[in-house]
Amino acid sequence: MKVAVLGCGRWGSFLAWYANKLGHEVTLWGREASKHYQRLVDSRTNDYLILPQTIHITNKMVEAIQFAEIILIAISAQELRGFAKQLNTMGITNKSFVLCMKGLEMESGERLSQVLMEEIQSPVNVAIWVGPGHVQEFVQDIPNCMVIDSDDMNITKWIVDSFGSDTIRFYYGQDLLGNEIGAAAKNVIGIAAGMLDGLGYTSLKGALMARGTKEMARLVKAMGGSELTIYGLGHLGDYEATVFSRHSHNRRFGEAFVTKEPFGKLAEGAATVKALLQLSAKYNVELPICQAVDSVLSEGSDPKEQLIKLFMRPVKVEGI
Ligand SMILES: NC(=O)C1=CN([C@@H]2O[C@H](COP(=O)(O)OP(=O)(O)OC[C@H]3O[C@@H](n4cnc5c(N)ncnc54)[C@H](OP(=O)(O)O)[C@@H]3O)[C@@H](O)[C@H]2O)C=CC1
Ligand SMILES: O=C(CO)COP(=O)(O)O
Repeated sequence: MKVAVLGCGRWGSFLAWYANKLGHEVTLWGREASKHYQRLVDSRTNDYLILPQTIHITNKMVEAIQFAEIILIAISAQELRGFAKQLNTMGITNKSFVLCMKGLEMESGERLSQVLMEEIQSPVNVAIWVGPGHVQEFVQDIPNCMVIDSDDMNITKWIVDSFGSDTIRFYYGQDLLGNEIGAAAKNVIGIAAGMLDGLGYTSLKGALMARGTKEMARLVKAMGGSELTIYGLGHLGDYEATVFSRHSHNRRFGEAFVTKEPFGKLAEGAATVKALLQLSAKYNVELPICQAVDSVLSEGSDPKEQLIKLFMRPVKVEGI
């Protein structure tokens, strides 16, 4: 299979490495001015892996797109709309795009598949690739389970057949909405987890898992998805890799935020929390953990006070 990967940061470089390992022909695209791109061109390495010479690296997006049958996208979620507009001029009719990103658009609250479909003017296939997995572990052959979802089971199955291996066991997603919301929202829960770590309250992460999933399940149900999706790989299944992992950028961002240390990596949850609060208002679903995270990040609220506020909420039956 001919595969293009657009975006050459941590995840994009891994996707290219992995697709190449499976025997696909791979072109990896990065922006010419990108430090990630330049480093890969100069040395074929980054902080995580070594790219074999058989992977073609280019800064010409049209070349990558015209070459490929399947196009994996791994850029920052908030950049997708502008990025998608550029694709229209590149001969994308009937190509298959797989969004390998975890976020919601901050301004609109929209899912990334919605954003892409709004901007693209040709018929294309769109799927998502979500679930737990860190580059640092995959490159050591430590396996994990992930999900492919789309509105078309034939496409879902084709992508799974193309990328499944003994390193990544894929499941067929059946709830695109639930998996997109869940995958994006786990990053917000990851930030909350990092805040707990930073405050010395790591033992509260069990409660965060139980109440975080409940909060997101309510939202997904109100939006028309299946609340059970939240308990699948895309959300709960990604907690170990986010809420507990030393590799998680979202968790580390949350921890650094409360300990007032610098952290320069992409933490998608910081923007996604705004989108979730829009959805909370639109669908009239309370999201108290998201509210608390946003209040700390955007309003300068004291994280301990926000936690106390969560504890002072009216007592409820656990299932609700
Ligand atoms: N298990 C999983 O499914 C994982 C998923 N992810 C997801 O992958 C996505 C990317 O994360 P990650 O790789 O860690 O982030 P990085 O910051 O490492 O990489 C992001 C890449 O996106 C590129 N980019 C940003 N904006 C644009 C734009 N407007 N046009 C073109 N390229 C752009 C950056 O370019 P430049 O090099 O110029 O800065 C960079 O190469 C996130 O949504 C994240 O949640 C991440 C890890 C694991
Ligand atoms: O999605 C991921 C693991 O599945 C990566 O999480 P972070 O972006 O928090 O590092």
